[in-house]
Amino acid sequence: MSTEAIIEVHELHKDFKLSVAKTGAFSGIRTLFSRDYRIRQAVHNISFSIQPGEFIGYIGPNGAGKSTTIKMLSGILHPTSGEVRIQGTSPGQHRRQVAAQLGVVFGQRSQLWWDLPVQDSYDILAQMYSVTPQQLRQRIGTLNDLLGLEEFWKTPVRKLSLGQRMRADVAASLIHDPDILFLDEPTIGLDIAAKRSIRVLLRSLNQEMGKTILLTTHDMDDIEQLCNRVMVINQGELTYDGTVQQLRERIGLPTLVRVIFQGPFQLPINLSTTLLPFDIPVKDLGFIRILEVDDRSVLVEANRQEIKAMDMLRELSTWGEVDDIHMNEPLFEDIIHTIY
Ligand SMILES: Nc1ncnc2c1ncn2[C@@H]1O[C@H](COP(=O)(O)OP(=O)(O)OP(=O)(O)O)[C@@H](O)[C@H]1O
Repeated sequence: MSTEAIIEVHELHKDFKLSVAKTGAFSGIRTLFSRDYRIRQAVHNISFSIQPGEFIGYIGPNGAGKSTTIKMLSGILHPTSGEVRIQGTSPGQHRRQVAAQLGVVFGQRSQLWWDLPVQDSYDILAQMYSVTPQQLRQRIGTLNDLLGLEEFWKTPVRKLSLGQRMRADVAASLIHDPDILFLDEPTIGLDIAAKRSIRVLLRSLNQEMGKTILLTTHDMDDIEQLCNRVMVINQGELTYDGTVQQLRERIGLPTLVRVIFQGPFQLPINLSTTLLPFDIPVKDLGFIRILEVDDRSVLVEANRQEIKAMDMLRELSTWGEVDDIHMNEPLFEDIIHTIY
């Protein structure tokens, strides 16, 4: 394993043993004495390493194994086999030591005390992590600048809006100043404005405070806007590990282009004898697919990894005088759906 990595995972595997109810006469009595088990493989031999300062999206469909991985990384669950090292230490063997390096936020579950004012929760957390009152004051000051904690400082957690609660929870995960943050769905259920402010916050935690962040989310805008690397897990297996851009290129969904012509235009096909869609070869690069034609415009699609915008424009302008062009890049959401 390399020495620079802040998180290292080597052939990590987790099976859950599920007891299966027996059927038939006397099954209840028999279950008391013997059980049938079924093995559910939640995470299958995954390996990766994360460098300090990375901001990584960990994505996959429901039940893919994301939470199970995060629980093994934070020492809550023991792997069936394989190895995890957080700053060189095994979370399974030294859970407290590793917990001091980790901040964890679960969007669906608060770690704050429901009936206490936010401020009191931070005091309790500070004691749990042996943070001195002076350190706490200084950290809260910095976090207040980033998160606007004063707004709900004295409010019991149960009375916070979801956006406020998420800010309060992110601040709670940072009270002990960990180097690493695991965020599980931190924007779930938030409106557009609250999502934006959480994203601004997460970006500055990563870029200004140097936190290494592993983000689990179903919101592909989170990934596109925040992460420089994405790991995809599906049915327990790591199916992709690379940049968002490389993933776009690998999947290669087409870009849709509507071309509006100034006047009459001449397609390189005869529409009365040709069925659409129809592919027009462009040099040796690939093809432009004609999807729809009306009296002023044509809707085409092309793979931008094969045909650059200039080549496309050059071809389209041989059909007529181009007035305007609208390009729709494939949505990251659609790209992800093709690999789930
Ligand atoms: N404690 C458990 N006992 C048995 N099976 C479990 C347990 N925890 C998770 N699983 C199973 O392991 C698999 C992976 O679950 P996990 O919660 O890690 O998925 P996930 O990717 O986090 O899903 P989601 O996006 O829905 O949160 C699923 O099939 C799940 O049912």
